[in-house]
Amino acid sequence: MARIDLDHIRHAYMPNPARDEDYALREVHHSWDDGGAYALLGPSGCGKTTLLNIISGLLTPSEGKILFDGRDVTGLQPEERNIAQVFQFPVVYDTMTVSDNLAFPLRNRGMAEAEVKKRVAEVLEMIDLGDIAHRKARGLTADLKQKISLGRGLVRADVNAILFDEPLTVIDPHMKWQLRSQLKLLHRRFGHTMVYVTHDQTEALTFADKVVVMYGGEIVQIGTPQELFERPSHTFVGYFIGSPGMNVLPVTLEGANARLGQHSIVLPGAAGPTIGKRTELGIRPEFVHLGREGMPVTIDKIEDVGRQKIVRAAIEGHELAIVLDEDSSVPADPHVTFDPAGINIYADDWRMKLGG
Ligand SMILES: Nc1ncnc2c1ncn2[C@@H]1O[C@H](COP(=O)(O)OP(=O)(O)OP(=O)(O)O)[C@@H](O)[C@H]1O
Repeated sequence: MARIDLDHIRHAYMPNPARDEDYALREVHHSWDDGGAYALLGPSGCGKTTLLNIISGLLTPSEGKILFDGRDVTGLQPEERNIAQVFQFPVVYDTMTVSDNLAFPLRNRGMAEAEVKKRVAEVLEMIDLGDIAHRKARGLTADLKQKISLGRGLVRADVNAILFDEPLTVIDPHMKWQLRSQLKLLHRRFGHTMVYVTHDQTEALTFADKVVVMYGGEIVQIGTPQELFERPSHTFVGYFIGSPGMNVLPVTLEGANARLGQHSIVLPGAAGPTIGKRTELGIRPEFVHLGREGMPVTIDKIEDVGRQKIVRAAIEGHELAIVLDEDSSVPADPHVTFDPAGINIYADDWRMKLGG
C-alpha cells in the first residue's frame, strides 16, 4: 500500500500544447493517503481515465511527476509499479478454473502454494464464488467473470494500489449494489489504497471515503460525501452531486446579505470583494423551506419520489427545486426561506469563504 503524490501533473494528447484547453488534464497537484479509498467522479471526457492511466503507468504525463511513498515512478512501466488493475470488461483466462484465475497473480510471483491456497480461499469467500471455484471460467456469465476480475485485483496483499476503471459497467444492477458494498468491506478489512473511476455518483458516494470530483480536466474538489453535499467548492459539484442538484441563483452581495431580485437574504457571514465576478448563491433543495413566510414562489409541478416530494418552483424568474417529506403539504400561497446553514456563495463558480 502506498501514498500517491501527484506532483503538478499536466497531460495533453496533442503535440505542442499552448492553451489550457489543449490539455486533457490541466493541473493536478494532490496527495492521496496511504490506504485511502478514492473515487474519481465526473462527466464523460473530464479526464478520469487519463488520470488513472497516469497512475497506472499506461500513460506518461506531459508534465509533472507521480510518486508512490515518495519514490518517483513517473518513468516506470505498469508492471514495475506493483499495482493491480480492474478494467471495465472482464479479463480472465477462460481455460483456467475460477480459483486458478485468482491464484495466477500469486503463483506468478512465486508465492508458496500453501499461502496461495489460503489467500484464494479468502478471496473466494469475499466475492462469494466458493461454489464455482472449480469450474472453468469459459461459459460463465459476464457478471461472474467480472467478479473473478475483481477477485484477481484484490488477491495480492502487497500491491501499492488497486485501480478500478468503471468495474461495474457489465454487472447486473442488483449485483452492482452487492459488489459495491463488498468492495467497501474489503477496503476496511485489508486497507489497500484504492482508486475507483466512475461517472455514477451513487457508486462514488457508497464506495469512497474521499470523492475526487473532476470537471474539464481539473480536480474541482476532493472531499467526503458529506463535504461535497454541504460545502460544494464549485457550482459544478453542487449540480453534479445530489438529486436534484443544488439550486444556483444569481445574486448581488451587500455585506452579509445577498440580493435576489427584490429580496434580501441574510448570509451566514459577510463575503469579500467580488468586483467583476459573477456572484451566485447556492442552496440545496433540502435546505429550502416551503411555508407561508419568506419569499413568494410559483409552483410548476410536484414530483413524488418515494419518501419525498420534489417541488419544481420559480423564484424571481429562476428555477428552484425544493425537497419535501412525503407528508408535508404545499400551502396555497407558497413562500420559501433558505436555511442559512445551507447557503454557499460563489464567485465565478468557486465557493467564497464568508467572514464572521
Ligand atoms: N488517446 C487519446 N487521444 C486524444 N485525445 C484523447 C485520448 N484519450 C482521451 N482523449 C481526450 O481527453 C479528454 C479526457 O478523456 P478521458 O478519457 O480521460 O475522460 P473520462 O473522464 O475518462 O471520460 P469517460 O467517462 O467518457 O471515459 C477528452 O477530451 C478525450 O476526448
